[in-house]
Amino acid sequence: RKPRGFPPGPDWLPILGSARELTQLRKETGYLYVACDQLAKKYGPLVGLRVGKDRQVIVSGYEAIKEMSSRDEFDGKPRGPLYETRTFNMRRGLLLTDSDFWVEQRRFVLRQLREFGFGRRTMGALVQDEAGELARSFDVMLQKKPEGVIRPMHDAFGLYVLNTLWTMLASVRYTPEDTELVTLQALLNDMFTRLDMAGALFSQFPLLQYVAPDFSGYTEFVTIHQRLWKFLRVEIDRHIETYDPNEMRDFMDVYIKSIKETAGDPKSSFSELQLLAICMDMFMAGSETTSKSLGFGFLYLLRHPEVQQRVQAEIDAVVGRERPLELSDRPNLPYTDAVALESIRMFMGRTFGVPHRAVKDTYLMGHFIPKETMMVVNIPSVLMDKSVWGDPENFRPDRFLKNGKVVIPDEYLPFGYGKHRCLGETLARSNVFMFTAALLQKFDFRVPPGEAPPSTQCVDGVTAATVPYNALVTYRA
Ligand code: HEM
Repeated sequence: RKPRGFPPGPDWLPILGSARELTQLRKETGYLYVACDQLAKKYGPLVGLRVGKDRQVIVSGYEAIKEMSSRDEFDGKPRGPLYETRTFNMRRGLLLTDSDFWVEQRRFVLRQLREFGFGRRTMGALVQDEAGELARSFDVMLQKKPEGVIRPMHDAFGLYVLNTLWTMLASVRYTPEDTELVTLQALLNDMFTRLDMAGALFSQFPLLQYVAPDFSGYTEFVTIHQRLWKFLRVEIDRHIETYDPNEMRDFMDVYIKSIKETAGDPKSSFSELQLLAICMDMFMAGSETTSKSLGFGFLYLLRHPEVQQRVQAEIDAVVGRERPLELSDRPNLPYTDAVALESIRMFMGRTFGVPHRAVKDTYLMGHFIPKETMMVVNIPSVLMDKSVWGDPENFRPDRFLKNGKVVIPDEYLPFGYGKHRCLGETLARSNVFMFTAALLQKFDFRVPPGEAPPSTQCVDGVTAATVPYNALVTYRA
């Protein structure tokens, strides 16, 4: 039964809840975010749903998202198989944890990434190195074929983006020859297209884990995660074996130090499993999102050669073509920075935030929200809001420029809002900027002859992806 005062929404049927109407709308519109947008137009900024066992509220629009994200009553993260199977059937990591456990762990990770991880070699140097490595890999291809190379662009960035994070976490750099890593990234990307942020069949209808594990996606979900745990565990074990208390090499060492210091304290939130879960969260939240933003960005750069030329003209005037770009050039390259912001908007304009959970009975915008309700954060409703952006569907970096300076509107919320706000924002923005700038400084990207411009229709999933597309890469004219 719908609780009294619960936000309006589609009818709740026995067992299925509102799943049928939502699935139908999703089929008709092609995307969960468009289906949710239509529900929001019909019912308002809060739409109440029941999907299987989950009671959900879709939160849309700037005001509703800002209020929900800034109130402690909504600081919880969802419970259930989808969110816990990935971390050994426990609530571990940062993305999907809450309460004092999350507060302590988040604080620790943030401090270490700032003071230790970012500090030892500055973040700027890390990001520059990896953007340079990617540019070099293009160079190697072009030296063999100077007239131009056609290469898939949607997945060009994953490895190099992950390296910026992994160097800080574990002093590790991967190369395209690390086949297990490349396979894992591909498997995860693939799995992400078959799930969505608001849940999976096997978490909404938990019985399916037992009666239809393959059909409900449960088997695949568990198998891929077990493979990822094994992969990450090797690095953690290597750190434990070579640990030297007098030499902190990276985040993993500092974390292991904390495990040792708090050993014996039954209340300690530090453990090897939690370190593994943090690495997994970083692996997923840290590289996927940034590389997909770049994937969207380059898709639009192919569709808009004039934007590409403007970025190149700006870089030529400020940095030139020879000196390697540095992160410290960013304030002098406002148009390029605006292209990075717009790339992230195009990605998160099709992707939901990480869901929250009401930790007690409460009210939001006049509606009753019972404890344990999952709050689905409809970020596209803000980033694609016509009343905010005018022409949100268009790739128009100028929207972030005023009198030649970057101005970011309050409604720019791709990293969420409040205490759970993304802790990788600085790194993510730096990466999207540096990778875009470093490639455009040296190369032109065009639609390959005979191919249509890449489609702006995306692939739905936990996070949105572009459809696979190629670019003709040449040295700059
Ligand atoms: C363009 C890239 C990125 C986007 C759009 C993005 C977006 C988000 C969003 C929307 C949230 C949820 C906030 C909420 O629950 O209200 C989040 C959380 C998080 N992100 Fe990111 N993110 C990006 C890159 C990164 C990177 C590079 C890292 C790694 C350093 C990272 C680590 C995290 C973590 C650990 C959380 C959980 C924070 C918490 O609940 O305390 N993200 N991100």
